[in-house]
Amino acid sequence: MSKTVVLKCGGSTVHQLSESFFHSLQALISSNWRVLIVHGGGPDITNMLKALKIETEFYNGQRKTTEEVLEVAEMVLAGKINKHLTGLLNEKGLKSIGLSGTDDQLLLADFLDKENLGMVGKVTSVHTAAVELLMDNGYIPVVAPLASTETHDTLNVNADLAAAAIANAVGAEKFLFVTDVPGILNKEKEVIETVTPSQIDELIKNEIITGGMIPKVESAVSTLSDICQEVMIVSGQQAFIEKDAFKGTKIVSEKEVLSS
Ligand SMILES: Nc1ncnc2c1ncn2[C@@H]1O[C@H](COP(=O)(O)OP(=O)(O)O)[C@@H](O)[C@H]1O
Ligand SMILES: CC(=O)N[C@@H](CCC(=O)OP(=O)(O)O)C(=O)O
Repeated sequence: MSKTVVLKCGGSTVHQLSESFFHSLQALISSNWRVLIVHGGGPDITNMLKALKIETEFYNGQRKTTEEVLEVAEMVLAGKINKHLTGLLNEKGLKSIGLSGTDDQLLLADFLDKENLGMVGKVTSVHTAAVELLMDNGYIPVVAPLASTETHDTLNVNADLAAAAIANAVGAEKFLFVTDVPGILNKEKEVIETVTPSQIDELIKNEIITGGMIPKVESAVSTLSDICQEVMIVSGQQAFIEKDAFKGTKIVSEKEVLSS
């Protein structure tokens, strides 16, 4: 049976994906991996809100989402970014179908913190039937991070957290965060090759991992399991596979390091 890789493509990099990034994706498909992409789009949402003169702010790393903000977020995520990505993939000969997390209730969620965040979701379950069907038929599902509540409200979901929920639900053997840096950087700004959850805690404590990297590493750690033994942070601006090896920072469990 083929293995599954989930890629989370950050809003910081969706407009700068390089040719070599797509070659790496092609290499995965040629090696019989099933591929699923979840994308972000934070910077594009912020720009559109600014253009429309709608105020936007973050609370604990998540966007405060009023009805008005949600309308723009949905338009940008499920419209602009989702179609940009499927367009690029189709242009490279990679068959893809775009979906919102609300389609077929792929992502079901509850309000995360209605009082402080408004229409922001915490994923409670993932219905994988549609994406399984697509992957089994050779398509790359490309998912926008929106979710439905049981009562059919739409909620905005942080894309790192949406990707982690999907990676867990499809039993992905590999999970890659594609972003605008080549991996987690240390104090000297060099890429750290391998890191464990306890080392990540230290890096956060010492403020070496900050900002948008925090939800990524936290989602990465939450996904590590016996099935998904390796989560990586890689760059969208370069190849993430070179000579059959993945390039970036590997996040592995303490157990994995002890046994290697
Ligand atoms: N230790 C670190 N190593 C690399 N990047 C870091 C680190 N700490 C914080 N960052 C920041 O995290 C950013 C990536 O997160 P973010 O901008 O949210 O990306 P995305 O849109 O891909 O989710 C990097 O551009 C960098 O500024
Ligand atoms: C609730 C929340 O914060 N949602 C995010 C969804 C997009 C996202 O996460 O995009 P990146 O991956 O580019 O950051 C937002 O509105 O920006």
